[in-house]
Amino acid sequence: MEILMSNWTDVQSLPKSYVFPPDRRPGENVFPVCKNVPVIDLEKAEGLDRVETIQQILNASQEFGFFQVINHGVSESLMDDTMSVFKEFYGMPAEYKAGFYSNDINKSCRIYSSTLNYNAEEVHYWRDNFTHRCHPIEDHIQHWPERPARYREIVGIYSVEVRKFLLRILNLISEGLGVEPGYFDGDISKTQLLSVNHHIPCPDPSLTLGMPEHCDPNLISMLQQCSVPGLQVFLEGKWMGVEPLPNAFLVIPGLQLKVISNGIFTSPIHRVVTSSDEARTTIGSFLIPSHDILIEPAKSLLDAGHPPDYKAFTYKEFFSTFTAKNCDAEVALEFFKNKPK
Ligand SMILES: O=C(O)CCC(=O)C(=O)O
Ligand SMILES: [Fe+2]
Repeated sequence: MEILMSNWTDVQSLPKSYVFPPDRRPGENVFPVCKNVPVIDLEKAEGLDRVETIQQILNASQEFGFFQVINHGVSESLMDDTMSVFKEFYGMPAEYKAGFYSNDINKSCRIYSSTLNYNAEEVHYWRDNFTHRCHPIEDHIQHWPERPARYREIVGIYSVEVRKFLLRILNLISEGLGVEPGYFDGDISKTQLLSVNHHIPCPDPSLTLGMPEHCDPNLISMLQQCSVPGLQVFLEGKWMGVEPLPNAFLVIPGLQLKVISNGIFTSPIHRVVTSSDEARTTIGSFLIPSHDILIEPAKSLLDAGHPPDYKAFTYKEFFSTFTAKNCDAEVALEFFKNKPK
């Protein structure tokens, strides 16, 4: 069978290799929608409401682990153009996409299906993923697709704008935490990865998943969702749907922020369920520390009453533990946790 589902046509029933065992299926459940996802109005951070906005971000990150952002500075037309370019890319002929197919994480621009472990996994996840590095653009753009014709131009502008947005959020976080200004600039947020999920309509969403449950291993992630829901977070012991808010960005703090904030931030567990009605495409952007950078709880957050919850580690050490642990970021982080005395 053709591996990339974006090349499939006329899918009538769920192939067996996508059917999860009963204990891992989402089932026929109608999942509650998370109604009170915090919405941050970023424009307010530039005016008299700055302190309050920062507090909202911190509260959201502590209580929920994530938040939506409106008035984030990236224009609706750029968001729409970028979404169209990715939908067009997924609709390109199979032979063209085959040129990007790879399960090698060292390949800077690649498309694959399910997870990087496609060949060994027992059950596949219902998704294709296209991913590439974005920063600095001149180091990576030559690896990006040349078709659709507008790809490099539009995705180039989008990547720069998204980076600015995420650095703005990180600056507000550093102000809120009381760590030194500029803490998140430079090598700690240098690597920028774009990750575009695509799920075709699924004949039976009760039997399969679009993405495994996971925490993001990054410093920080953001998601531009399309209008088709699918993202769920695990809150207070149950899965809840996160409905797309038009023109908003969803921000998900990654596990590295949990470490740096010494556990003030939580990194939410989330997964993706599929939809039978329409295809779903989401654009994720991640900021990730450079490999040799040291990650540790920020010194200014520590004192006798607040000892470090984690040992210092390089991102490279974290990442190799992460891949060795089957890309389970939470399990990987356990290795760097200080045990209570
Ligand atoms: O596509 C989505 O809704 C979620 C994506 C995600 O969680 C991820 O890429 O880490
Ligand atoms: Fe994620």
